[in-house]
Parts: sequence; C-alpha cells; structure tokens
Amino acid sequence: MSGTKPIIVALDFSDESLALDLIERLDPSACRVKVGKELFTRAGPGLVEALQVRGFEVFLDLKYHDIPNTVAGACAVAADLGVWMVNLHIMGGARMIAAARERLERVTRPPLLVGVTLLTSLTGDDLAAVGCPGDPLERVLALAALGHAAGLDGIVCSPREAAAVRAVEGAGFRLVTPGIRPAGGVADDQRRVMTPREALAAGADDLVIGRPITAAADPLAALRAIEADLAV
Ligand SMILES: O=c1ccn([C@@H]2O[C@H](COP(=O)(O)O)[C@@H](O)[C@H]2O)c(=O)[nH]1
Repeated sequence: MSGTKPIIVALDFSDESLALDLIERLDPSACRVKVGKELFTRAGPGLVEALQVRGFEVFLDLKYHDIPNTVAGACAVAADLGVWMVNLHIMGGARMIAAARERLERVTRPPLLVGVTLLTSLTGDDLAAVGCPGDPLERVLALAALGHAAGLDGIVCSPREAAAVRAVEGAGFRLVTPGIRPAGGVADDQRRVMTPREALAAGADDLVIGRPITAAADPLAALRAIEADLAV
C-alpha cells in the first residue's frame, strides 16, 4: 500500500448539497474523495474547488476517452483545477495517453494520471457480447502494460487483478480499485469485486468506495467500520 489513507469515497450524488452534507462529516486527513460524472454534471468545477477548500484531495473521475488533442486539453484544465488525480480510458490508445502525459508535463503541479482498464461492472460474457472475447485478466494486463509504457502513473482495475498487475508492472505503479464491497455486502451493478481487506492484501493502493458508504443508513458508521476492519 503506497498511502496512509487508501479510502477514496465516491461522491455519486445527484445534488451538491447531499455531497456537502457528507463531506462536513468526513476528515480530509483520513480519506480522499472522488467526483464522477453524475456530481460533476450537476455541480461542475465549483464543487471541486469547494471540496479542495475543505482540505480534500479530489480524484476527478471523468474517464476521458476522445481524440488525443481533446483529452490532453481536458487533462490540462483538470490540472488547472488543482485536482489530485484524473483519469482516462486506456482504450483511447497510446497516442491519446502520451498526448495527455505530454500536456501535463507542462504544468507546475500535475495531477496523477491513471487509466481505466476494464470497468469493474464487466464480465467475460459482457466482453464477448461487444466483440472482444477473452479473459478479463488478460485484457487488464495488456491494457496496463500499454498504459504504463505510454506514461500513466497507474491504472483503475478490479482488486481481483491487482496482484497480477503488481507482479508485472512493479511497486511504483498505482493501482486504483473500485469494485470494493465489505464482506456480505450487495454487489449492486459491480461484477469483479473484493472486500477492502482482500483488495489491500492483493496490492491495491486506493480503494474507491461509493454505495457501501453513501447508501448506508449511517454513512459515517459504515466508513468507520471499513477503516476499523482495515486497521486490524
Ligand atoms: O471500473 C470502474 C471505474 C470506476 N468506477 C467508479 O467507482 C465508483 C464505485 O462506486 P460503488 O458505489 O462503490 O460501486 C463509481 O463512482 C464508479 O463510477 C467503477 O465502479 N468501476
């Protein structure tokens, strides 16, 4: 584990006030937060700034996937916003990733740049249905290698693939893992899941956790329970 605060709380809310209500109860020294498509579409850069003013490091999870020039420009604007981490889809290709990396090298405080391999909601059957048959792990390993060579700081993958990617890509390559479910928790739309403890043991750096916290009757208690489990 590369950090002292592995939990990234996914603020998947449709309304800014819901995100801020939760944030008021979280400690920025104990966790990071993620702003994704739903909340960003509603609240935009102002919300990102509000979170940062409150001391939170923000993972801007917009999963850019476009032509190289467009993605590079979006990454540069994300860097202007001061976010801690930004991401793109590795399926956008090596030239797209290299363009983003090159643009971020021009800024003073570049965010970490990570790439989505295979969404954690997908199974081998889902892959076959879109014309890409094969083992999800093999696909993740191939995309991780391509992304690493093109200049990524790390990848987004399921914790199920973390140990295998770590073995190939080495210690310095950041492994950001959604698809985290406490033991006995419902998977929702996720398919390649692990518990928080299993994920860290497999070599994940960051545990992206949304509904197990945000949809809990007591989100703070749910977060505390996960933290306590990890501390054992
Ligand atoms: O492969 C991916 C990439 C991103 N995500 C995002 O992580 C969170 C997970 O939320 P849960 O509620 O814990 O399922 C969500 O914001 C996704 O957009 C992912 O799940 N898988």
